[in-house]
Amino acid sequence: MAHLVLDHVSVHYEGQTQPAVVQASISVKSGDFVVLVGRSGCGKTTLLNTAAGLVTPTGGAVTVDGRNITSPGADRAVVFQNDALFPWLSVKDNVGFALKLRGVPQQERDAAATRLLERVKLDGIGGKAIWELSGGMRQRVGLARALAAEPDFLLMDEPLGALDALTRERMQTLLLDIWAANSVGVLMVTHGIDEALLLATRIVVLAPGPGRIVRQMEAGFGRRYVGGEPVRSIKADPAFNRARAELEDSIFEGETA
Ligand SMILES: Nc1ncnc2c1ncn2[C@@H]1O[C@H](COP(=O)(O)OP(=O)(O)OP(=O)(O)O)[C@@H](O)[C@H]1O
Repeated sequence: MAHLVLDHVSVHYEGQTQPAVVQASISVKSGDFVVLVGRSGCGKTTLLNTAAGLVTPTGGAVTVDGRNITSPGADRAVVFQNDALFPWLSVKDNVGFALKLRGVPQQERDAAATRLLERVKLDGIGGKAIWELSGGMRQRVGLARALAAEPDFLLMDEPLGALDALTRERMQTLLLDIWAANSVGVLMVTHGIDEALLLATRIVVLAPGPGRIVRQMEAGFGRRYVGGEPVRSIKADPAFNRARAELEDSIFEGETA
């Protein structure tokens, strides 16, 4: 079991009058699905980038299994809102890119890409060009590429933010399927309150000015989906509505504008 820890992390960007994040502590273990929510500018992306090793904290520390994190690593795959695929490579070469960097031969890379594309329900499209794909398909190729490195953690910044509502709902269950099948730890940023509730095992609520954690809330709706309950029935449960109201209160508490 791998363990990613943000321990009292503060980030103060150069030239800014106030810190972006103050003293944020978050724990993500294999099998956790931790979702960051909060109003614009509360430091969600900053925390995700710190966990990725892309931003260096000015206070506190990020560790994986006790080791200090100071740079990106294959143990923490990052998925951004815009898929960031390489348009000049085919789908399968995009998926196999991390393996190419490790010197894995073409035939093995292709076999791995086929397996990974099946996992994101895109069988048989390995030979296509990126421009032939819809937004939802691209995001799934991005996920397959992230999984190719067999990371312990998936770090995702608004991964479904650019998708239309219907595709987004389908992708939410796909994310749960992938999370359950790969026993990874997930840290994800979203602006979607229902999305956070449906996916998370824990929701971390941040508030701005300066960015800080105001609440950590356990949730179990995603586990119910993985256990076989349809999303429609989960969302129809009065407990889901109660949790949504509670979460909204936490997010908008103290808001003056
Ligand atoms: N590279 C940077 N340099 C300077 N300031 C930054 C940088 N990145 C973010 N900030 C500032 O840090 C604060 C937190 O930004 P961040 O993007 O982490 O928040 P967020 O919660 O992800 O916002 P949003 O929901 O709007 O995406 C903001 O005040 C932002 O202007």
